[in-house]
Amino acid sequence: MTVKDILAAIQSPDSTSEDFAALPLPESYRAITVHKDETEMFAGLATRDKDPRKSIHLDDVPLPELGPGEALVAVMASSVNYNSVWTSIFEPLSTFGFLERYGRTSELAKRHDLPYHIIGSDLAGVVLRTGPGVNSWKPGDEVVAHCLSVELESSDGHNDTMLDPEQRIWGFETNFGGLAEIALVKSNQLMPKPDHLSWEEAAAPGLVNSTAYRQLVSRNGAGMKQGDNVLIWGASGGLGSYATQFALAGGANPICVVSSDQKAEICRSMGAEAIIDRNAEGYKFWKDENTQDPKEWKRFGKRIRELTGGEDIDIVFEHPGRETFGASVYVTRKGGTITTCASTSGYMHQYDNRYLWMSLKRIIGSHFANYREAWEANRLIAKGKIHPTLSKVYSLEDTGQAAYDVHRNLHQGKVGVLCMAPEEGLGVRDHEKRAKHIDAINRFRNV
Ligand SMILES: C/C=C/C(=O)SCCNC(=O)CCNC(=O)[C@H](O)C(C)(C)COP(=O)(O)OP(=O)(O)OC[C@H]1O[C@@H](n2cnc3c(N)ncnc32)[C@H](O)[C@@H]1OP(=O)(O)O
Ligand SMILES: NC(=O)C1=CN([C@@H]2O[C@H](COP(=O)(O)OP(=O)(O)OC[C@H]3O[C@@H](n4cnc5c(N)ncnc54)[C@H](OP(=O)(O)O)[C@@H]3O)[C@@H](O)[C@H]2O)C=CC1
Repeated sequence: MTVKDILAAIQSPDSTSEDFAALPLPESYRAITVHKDETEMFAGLATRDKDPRKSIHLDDVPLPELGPGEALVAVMASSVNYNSVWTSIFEPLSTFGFLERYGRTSELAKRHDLPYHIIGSDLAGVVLRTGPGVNSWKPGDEVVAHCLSVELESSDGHNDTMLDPEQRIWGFETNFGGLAEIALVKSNQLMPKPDHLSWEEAAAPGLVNSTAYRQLVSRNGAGMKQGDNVLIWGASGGLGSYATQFALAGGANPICVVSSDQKAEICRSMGAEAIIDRNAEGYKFWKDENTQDPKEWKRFGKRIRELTGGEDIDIVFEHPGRETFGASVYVTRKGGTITTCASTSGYMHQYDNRYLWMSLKRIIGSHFANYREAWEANRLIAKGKIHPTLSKVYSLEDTGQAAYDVHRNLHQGKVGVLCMAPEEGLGVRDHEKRAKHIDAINRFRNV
């Protein structure tokens, strides 16, 4: 049995769940990996010069054993997330440390501690097998998977699954990720595939859409409300393209920061009106490596006031980190919120705390999304209220180039990867719903 036979079953309209259950599984499959013996390959290089094309491999790997509560999924498509960029440049840490730590927790978790790491935290595909104790999903189900892996043995995570002490991001802190022909997930990661989308479109939103949902909309994040002025860094990027949609759909007023005309145009076409081109306007928040320039924060704040009719920011959607954080704290209004989920430009932030405490602002840390938030975020995609922001699609062989594009900020929105899917555009089940939203679905394509 080979991956080709699985693909044939997926492509046949007559395949039943019993057919999928009866398909023998292959002994090995193709997967995107990084190698443990290469973690030092970029030692001494600047972050920018670490090239994912050199560290990312396409290997044949053995099929992992299926455990209780788990599912093996035939992956039709996946997408590149920035966490795979971090993995491929071994920053801020090598992810093999995460796999070793996970491997020490149980006999079953030992499977994850391997000399190769199969990466990727998104997928759209078809369930092949489920482990003992899985009743809600069966072979043949068309699914997407969110990337929250939790054990839930501690009460700490019982109210908000992100607070589980054994919380991990699948395909980053666990093995057997989505950039592969077959992936291993916990069955609680599975959600119905939005039926009006192709495989690659369905695989694009997962991680970033769920993260933006918690960070901006959920009460666990900023709890955005109608009329809020929301400053969105990287508004046409992975996270930002969903944050912008949430702001618009929720009656808020996004102030979109981008770095080119083309990106400004995409934001405009989503419906945003207030747009700042940080490149054209030349903000320099840092005078040198250690000193920020409050005059530049003020210039940025004045620009925001021009765009809002004199109002300041209720919520900052932060992720660039060190480079922007001082400005983000400054431009937030009294009582406003800075919500952060990342530090792409550096994690040692500096800001003037007087502007935080004297103006009663709050900084909220946010990370991915709990089970329920991920489900709610996927539901919005399925209902056609929020749309994928897929720009370009690569083959599995070219994943290194795809990760390079994201690392170098050469992309827009999300970059997709075809895994088992032989071409783009397959997997659409509800053509009527698709036709209704086709312009929005294609907004980021080939820009
Ligand atoms: C969904 C997508 C998301 C993204 O894309 S996010 C972006 C990518 N992700 C990242 O860049 C994050 C990568 N991860 C990390 O950099 C590290 O992962 C962390 C900095 C988050 C954590 O560092 P670590 O060293 O892994 O863990 P420790 O919690 O510092 O534990 C080390 C030891 O320190 C002890 N410890 C923890 N807190 C305390 C405390 N408050 N007082 C005293 N000790 C403490 C622990 O127990 C443990 O100890 P023991 O080594 O013996 O097990
Ligand atoms: N904690 C979590 O759960 C999650 C964290 N992340 C993290 O968030 C970060 C962003 O992810 P994602 O949105 O997918 O990445 P993308 O690269 O797709 O988008 C980020 C955008 O941010 C802007 N940007 C980058 N650097 C700077 C800078 N120095 N100053 C201002 N703007 C900047 C760029 O837009 P432009 O050039 O147009 O301004 C870029 O397009 C990554 O570090 C990622 O690891 C992502 C998802 C989940």
